[in-house]
Amino acid sequence: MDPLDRLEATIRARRDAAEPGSSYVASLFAKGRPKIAQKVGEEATETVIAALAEPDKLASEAADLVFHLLVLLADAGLGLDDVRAELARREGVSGHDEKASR
Ligand SMILES: N=c1c2ncn([C@@H]3O[C@H](COP(=O)(O)OP(=O)(O)OP(=O)(O)O)[C@@H](O)[C@H]3O)c2ncn1[C@@H]1O[C@H](COP(=O)(O)O)[C@@H](O)[C@H]1O
Repeated sequence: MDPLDRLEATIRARRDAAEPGSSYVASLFAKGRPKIAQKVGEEATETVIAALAEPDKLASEAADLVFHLLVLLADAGLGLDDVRAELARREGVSGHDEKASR
């Protein structure tokens, strides 16, 4: 299994069973979607800062962002398959063409 798929499975298992005291993921779910969304925003900002000022930290910050995004998706009952389906739907459609058709 791909590491991202394994991580998603772990996140869903924590959501459905784990205790906040023993699991960071469970503690995020316990705090609720606004807190999870806030973490995604913070990690996105840290990713941007790394890209511009500390590129050696970019992969690590991007991993934090993807991890928290997976938690947010799971909280909303969504997952990587939903993102894959959306990206597949867009495949081959230029961003310029899509914007012009709006
Ligand atoms: N990939 C990750 C991962 N990436 C980052 N983090 C945690 O994300 C947190 C982010 O740190 P911050 O300082 O931004 O946040 P904070 O200060 O703790 O939180 P706030 O004060 O902002 O609320 C840290 O505690 C990191 O350890 C992660 N925690 C867990 N995972 C994966 O999730 C699995 C399940 O984790 P648990 O639920 O903790 O068992 C782990 O085995 C890992 O595979």
